[in-house]
Amino acid sequence: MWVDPFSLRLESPLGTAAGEITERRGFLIGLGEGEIRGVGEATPLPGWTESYEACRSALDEVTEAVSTDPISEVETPDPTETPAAAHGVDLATLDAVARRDGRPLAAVLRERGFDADEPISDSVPVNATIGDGTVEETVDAATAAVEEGFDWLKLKVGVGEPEEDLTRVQAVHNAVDDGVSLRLDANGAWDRSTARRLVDRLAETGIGYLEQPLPAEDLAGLAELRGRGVDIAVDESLAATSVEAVVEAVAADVVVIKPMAVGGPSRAVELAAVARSAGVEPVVTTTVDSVVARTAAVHVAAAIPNVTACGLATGWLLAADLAADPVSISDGRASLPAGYGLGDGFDAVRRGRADL
Ligand SMILES: O=C(O)CCC(=O)c1ccccc1C(=O)O
Ligand SMILES: [Mg+2]
Repeated sequence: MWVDPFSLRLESPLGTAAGEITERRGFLIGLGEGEIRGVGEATPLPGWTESYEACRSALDEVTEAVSTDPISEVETPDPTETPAAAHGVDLATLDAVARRDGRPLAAVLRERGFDADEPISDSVPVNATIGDGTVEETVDAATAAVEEGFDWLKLKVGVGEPEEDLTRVQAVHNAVDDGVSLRLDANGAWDRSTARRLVDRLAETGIGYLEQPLPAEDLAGLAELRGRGVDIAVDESLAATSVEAVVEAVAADVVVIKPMAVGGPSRAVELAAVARSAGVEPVVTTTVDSVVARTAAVHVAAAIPNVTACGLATGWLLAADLAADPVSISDGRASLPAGYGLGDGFDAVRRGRADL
């Protein structure tokens, strides 16, 4: 197994209530020999995953342990301690095995929790991701996204004053037509009383869902916000607690599953199945990753039958990437790439530094 560090700058910072994301640093991971090779990506994002250093140490340990049979012998790092490292190894293994068996990654993942007989769709619906900004910037970004064919928009909120957010949301609502749904993501910024007040105002406007209005640990507060006319989604709460705890606390209508944050594509699909069987709708998103992990997240979404719009249209946020993007985004949908494993188009990154 080889591990190669990379660093990619964002085209412009993504403003969130948890801070600005300006750069993504991570590791490409490769394993296999000859024709059977797989590639994975570990791109930690503190707040959702372990630190960069903890990720590197976890991957170093795996590299030291790997001996002769790289595909079956690789042990995945602990998905709760070092989810990004676990994601990288899980993905590289899945890609190699799926390619060996001549199957797309989505088909392999489907078996981790859903009915394998239902056909896998060749594309999944996606939302546009719009960072914090002024009212005018937000409306411009929203109308541009709608022109590109998106009918789900996710706006970051909770950075500025709540009243300003309401103005931004109302302005976007007025600027787009009725077929466009808005999602809002506060990244845990509000306290209970602010969130309660905003939910009541947002219920009048009508929005698709409000993501992480309260701090990650406040499952009781989230449960109280439900049923007031706005669906509640949790994201950070999954890393802070668990899907089971969220279900138990009836804290969410929707769970936002980030494969990078939950320890890999396999676990992401398993958790999606747990959520759906409890009546909580799973949504899959990236953590603003390179093309390798973004494509994996598209396969994860496609493994979930009739998945709702996912946060997978994040490639445009990066100023550069590790390979050409095999996923096309049009009419608000992300296409599944052709080929086996992650798909065609990754041959150069799969070869990497072939040091096995
Ligand atoms: O969901 C999306 O539209 C894209 C992903 C996204 O918003 C995100 C990206 C990186 C880190 C955190 C988040 C988030 O959902 O809070
Ligand atoms: Mg979020």
